[in-house]
Amino acid sequence: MSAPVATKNLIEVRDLQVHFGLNTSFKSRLTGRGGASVKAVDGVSFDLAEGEVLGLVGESGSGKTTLGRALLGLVRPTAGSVKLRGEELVGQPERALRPKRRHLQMVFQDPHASLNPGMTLQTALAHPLQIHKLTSGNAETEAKVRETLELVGLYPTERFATSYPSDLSGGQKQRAAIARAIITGPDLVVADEPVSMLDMSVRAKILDLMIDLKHRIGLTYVYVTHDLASAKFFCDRVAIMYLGRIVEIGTVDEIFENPKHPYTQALIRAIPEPNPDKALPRDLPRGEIPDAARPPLGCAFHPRCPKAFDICGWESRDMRAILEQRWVEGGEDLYNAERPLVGDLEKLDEAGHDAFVPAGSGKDPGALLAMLEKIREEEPDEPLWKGVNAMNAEAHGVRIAFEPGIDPPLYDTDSSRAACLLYKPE
Ligand SMILES: Nc1ncnc2c1ncn2[C@@H]1O[C@H](COP(=O)(O)OP(=O)(O)OP(=O)(O)O)[C@@H](O)[C@H]1O
Repeated sequence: MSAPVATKNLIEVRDLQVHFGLNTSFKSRLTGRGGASVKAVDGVSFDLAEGEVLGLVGESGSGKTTLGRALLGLVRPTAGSVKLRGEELVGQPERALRPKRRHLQMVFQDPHASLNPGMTLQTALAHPLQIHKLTSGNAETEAKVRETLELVGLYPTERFATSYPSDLSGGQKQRAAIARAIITGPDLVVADEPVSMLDMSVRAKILDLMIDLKHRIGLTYVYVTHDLASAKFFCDRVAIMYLGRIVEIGTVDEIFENPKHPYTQALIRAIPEPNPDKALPRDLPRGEIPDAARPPLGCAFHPRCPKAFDICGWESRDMRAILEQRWVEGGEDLYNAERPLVGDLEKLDEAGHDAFVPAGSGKDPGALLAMLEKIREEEPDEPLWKGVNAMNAEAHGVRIAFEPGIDPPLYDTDSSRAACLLYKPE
């Protein structure tokens, strides 16, 4: 789908941050390790034109839902700006946000949980009209409910108006949830995985309905999903998220035809997986997403990146990951030969551009250095070695000095914008 001709921005987001404080123990506060937070959204900026559909795509925990909720004022941002038609929403008291809520609606993943089982659709849909005082009198409310049921394809409307959620199929429930979201005449709808709990057979129908509604009643969508294939079908533009940041943003054509960020490339390679929830990058050097409370230095993706190079942010923790991976893959003999030369691996967990690899008890740091040099020779393609400036034996271990890393902003490429140092201008 090609991008619509942009008219004007409905939403402007600048450097938005949502940090959640972690419950830290008294002891951890005493030892100076308290006050940790998860940077669920960590400096996100984008514009959304009227009538546009923007996909937020990324693995679990990348911050998609928190960003979507922050746009609607359902989560209080820590810092930054969200403007709706030029009007600042961040920092407004609830009293000022309330009248704006009818313009900002959300559709959730689980239609069953989002509908009250004890209410008929007539009652459930009338509720927001009454709260926002959008109709005068029962007859007008009832007519508006019927009109909306018709819009979402729930007809005969007389029958559906008196139905309870338990009378409906999954697809019909999601239609009812969409009806409730659109009945107040919103401008922006954040749809959070709206089809992922539905049968395959009805997913496309619900997305078709949402596209149809966009044209008929002028909606703008933010579509939150794990599933790049559905984003390709539904969106005009896509923002790929990783650990609270947008790492690439572009039109659907740019993202799918010419992905720039190594993370986007890995996500796209994973698309043929029939179960979209499992369609996550499998072919990366290291699989796991890092802890969002302790993001990697430099580019947050560098520990998993097959294309990482010297300035990507190598640090002490990466050395531990590489040693452990080598021993897991290399088998027992390799482990038995190499592991005793190294002391407590937890000492490598502190973030920092210098790594100090302690020698094993009674072991010679020179032997440890020789082992690390041997690993470097055997694994020349391991990107970490590109970032090693020096390795020297000291009294109790080996000190490794890494090239200082750079935390990349979104750079212009010849198509999309990508937060990757491969595109850093000279
Ligand atoms: N209320 C909260 N308190 C503390 N941490 C939170 C809270 N909500 C989200 N997080 C954390 O923020 C990060 C982003 O979560 P979020 O749900 O926004 O990601 P997501 O990409 O939508 O993931 P999923 O696809 O699994 O829903 C995660 O590390 C999550 O654990």
